[in-house]
Amino acid sequence: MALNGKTAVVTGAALGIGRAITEILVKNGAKVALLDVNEAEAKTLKKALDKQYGQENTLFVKCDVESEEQIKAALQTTADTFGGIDIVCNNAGILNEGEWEKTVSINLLGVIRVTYLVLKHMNKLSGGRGGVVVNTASMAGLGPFLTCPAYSATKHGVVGFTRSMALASIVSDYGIRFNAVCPGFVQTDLMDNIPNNLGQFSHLADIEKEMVEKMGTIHPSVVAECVLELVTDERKNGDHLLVKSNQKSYVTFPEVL
Ligand SMILES: NC(=O)c1ccc[n+]([C@@H]2O[C@H](COP(=O)([O-])OP(=O)(O)OC[C@H]3O[C@@H](n4cnc5c(N)ncnc54)[C@H](O)[C@@H]3O)[C@@H](O)[C@H]2O)c1
Ligand SMILES: CCCCC[C@H](O)/C=C/C=C\C=C\C=C\[C@@H](O)[C@@H](O)CCCC(=O)O
Repeated sequence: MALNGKTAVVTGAALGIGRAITEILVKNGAKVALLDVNEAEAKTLKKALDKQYGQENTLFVKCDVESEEQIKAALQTTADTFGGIDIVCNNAGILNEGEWEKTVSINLLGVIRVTYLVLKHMNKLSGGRGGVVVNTASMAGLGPFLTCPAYSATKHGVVGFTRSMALASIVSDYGIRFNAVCPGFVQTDLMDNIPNNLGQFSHLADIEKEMVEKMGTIHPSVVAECVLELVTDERKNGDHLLVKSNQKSYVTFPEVL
């Protein structure tokens, strides 16, 4: 999929991985709607992108993925502004074991909310152009993550949801591909804030540090390059790209049926 003339929606676009995804998509010719709750940072990013690529190529819509109404409005504004939606990057997420229900609501339910609401815009059966959805899961969605059980559960859910939507889309002939990127430790605010967000598992903070030291960290731009691969390679559907310490590999899952 060439990105020129394509429209992308990125949730959690203002900072970290979402910012890197937004930048690489705009750089490669897409028009991008930045959805985030952090208005100040999102506007700062848009200003920088406007200067480099022109203001007509991006749109900021304040949107909390916990709110169905805000998602509906943001998707409609995007479609009205750019003429449709071809790419969705469900990236918004938090890690807070002390507020685990909010973590579930954003990381898992937010991905489901946006996906289900964007179908009417993208689904070929309802006049859409088809396209691709790339969800930001995590390495913690592929195996146990003892310091953050609830967070890990949300990412396992995103993996299962992505794999299921990929198959549902094929059978339903939606014309939409569904993939996920599964990063290890990435240098973002989410990582920086981890010591304050382990809740009842704060006694495991040292184990967390050992995992990071052992596994190493990656720059958000490395994750964005993986997302670009999942967006542009039209052979990818139901694929999960694991990226850690600058190594990347496609995950194979056990056959269960
Ligand atoms: N940093 C890592 O090590 C790492 C690794 C694997 C996966 N991830 C995942 O990557 C995604 C991005 O995380 P990050 O590390 O870039 O974090 P980050 O905190 O740097 O950025 C998260 C962005 O999401 C936005 N956001 C938070 N809640 C929101 C909501 N309810 N609605 C809309 N926007 C919201 C924030 O304002 C922020 O701009 C998350 O889903 C996270 O779980 C992160
Ligand atoms: C310290 C900040 C937390 C960041 C959360 C973010 O999502 C990153 C998670 C990074 C690592 C998770 C590691 C989990 C490791 C084990 O579950 C392992 O079994 C995963 C196996 C995946 C694989 O190598 O195939």
